[in-house]
Amino acid sequence: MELFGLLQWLLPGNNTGFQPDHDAVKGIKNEEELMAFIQSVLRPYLHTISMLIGIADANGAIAFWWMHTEHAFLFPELPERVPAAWFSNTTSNILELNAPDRRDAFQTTLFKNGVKEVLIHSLQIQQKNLGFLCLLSDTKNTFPVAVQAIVNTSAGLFVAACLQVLLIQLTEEHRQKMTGALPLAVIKAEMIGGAALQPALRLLSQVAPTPATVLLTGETGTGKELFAAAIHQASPRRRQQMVKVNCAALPAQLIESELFGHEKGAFTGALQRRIGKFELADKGTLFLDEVGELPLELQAKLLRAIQEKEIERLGGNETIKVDVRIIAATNRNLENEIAAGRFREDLYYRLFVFPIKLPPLRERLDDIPLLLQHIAGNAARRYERHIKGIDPACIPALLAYRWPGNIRELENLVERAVIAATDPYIMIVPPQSRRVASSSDTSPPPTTSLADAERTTIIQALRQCNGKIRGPQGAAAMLDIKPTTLEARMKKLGIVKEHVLR
Ligand SMILES: Nc1ncnc2c1ncn2[C@@H]1O[C@H](COP(=O)(O)OP(=O)(O)OP(=O)(O)O)[C@@H](O)[C@H]1O
Repeated sequence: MELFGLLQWLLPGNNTGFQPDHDAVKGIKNEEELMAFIQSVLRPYLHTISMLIGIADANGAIAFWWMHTEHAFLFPELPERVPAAWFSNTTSNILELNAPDRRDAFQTTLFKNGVKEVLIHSLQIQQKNLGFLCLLSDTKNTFPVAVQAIVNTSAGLFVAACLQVLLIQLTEEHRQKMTGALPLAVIKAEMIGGAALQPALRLLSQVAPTPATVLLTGETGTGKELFAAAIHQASPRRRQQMVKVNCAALPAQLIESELFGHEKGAFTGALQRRIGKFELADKGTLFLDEVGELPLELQAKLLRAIQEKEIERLGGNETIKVDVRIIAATNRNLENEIAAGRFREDLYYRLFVFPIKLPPLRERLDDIPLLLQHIAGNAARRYERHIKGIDPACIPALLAYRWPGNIRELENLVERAVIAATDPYIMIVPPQSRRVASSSDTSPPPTTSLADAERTTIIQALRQCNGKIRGPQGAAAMLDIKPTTLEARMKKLGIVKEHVLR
């Protein structure tokens, strides 16, 4: 069913201020897009936006918390219930937080996380409570009359947007209950990924529930295997196995037997029948890692197996039907491989049904601090080390490094630092030879092209200024160039503001 049609049916009156055919609301499909929509309404009035939305029943029992924060608020735990006071206002209401409140766990959590002021607005549909929106600030007097007025006038739209997301989430939850797939939100929560990874995560959400073949591309260590596992976990095949074959690890004959199995006596040393990975993955997923390395003679057999959905064991003459979802990954440019005669074009098009490209770490610099925390936390647990955090002094060098090994290289450095740590705040130093020159560094930048460096700098500035180009808070002022020059450079480098901010 068209969800927005259902919303129109649910909300026939206009007493919520709800505008049924508002295009911006209509396009919202998930929590991130909901938050982006609310930000777009508030951005002209607020420079830094942090908000919490509680979707709750009439007794204050919370069904969902949705959060977006541009302050340092973390909120590791939010309460399961809030007092009725959080719903009571039909206009926006400002609350100053001066001390923990023993009767209100929510207020206490906010206060303990550094929140000093909250703007609260209840979210209501025809006088019935859906929940509430809180805008949060770490200082007082943040929400002038203009902010209160825009929240009051936009509340109806916010309600419609929340309902849209709620219906999609509930439909998804129902589907997952029926199929046993894990909720995408759970899977995504285990991946660190800011704006640059969002397009790939969106594609993951779209393709996971379908049986479509997926081709994951990206440099080594960018998370292709992690994505493959996430797609499998979020798919109806989750209860069966995801079987992995590394196409680069074995010589041609062994891979053939690895993929398709063999009968006893099929070749010297084949002492008994062996089931191949295609058969093992029946009803599940087959992950073909490094598919670009597969020898040409095997590519035709793989193509046939994918096309016909049947295989033959080596040395056998029985045709075996298999129902396998294929996820392939490569760090090679397969178009170049086709041009060089090393990869079959027909197999390429069989695999290129739903491509997802994973960005290298040097295009995801915003993710580095969170990745460091995540990896150091895991390593500290694994090696039983008492680590409090990462020394902030080492962050600039980590951001300037080009990361040829991507997240895997970052992981190795962090793990080594955790093992060798003598201080509760660990120092992580990238290999000297690959560091990009800083102002105090006279060695030439080794592998960054000028265009790459310029692109990264512009993208970072645009993100820091929330896409603003002109004015004292704009990216042009930050980079100390004219706005027209910045626009010209962006055009030349193919940087689209909206893509960078996504
Ligand atoms: N978004 C992420 N959040 C947290 N950890 C990540 C993320 N992406 C990758 N990693 C971690 O980085 C390491 C490398 O990831 P993975 O093995 O999936 O990369 P890959 O692209 O398959 O590499 P290769 O091409 O070399 O096989 C893994 O330990 C993985 O858990």
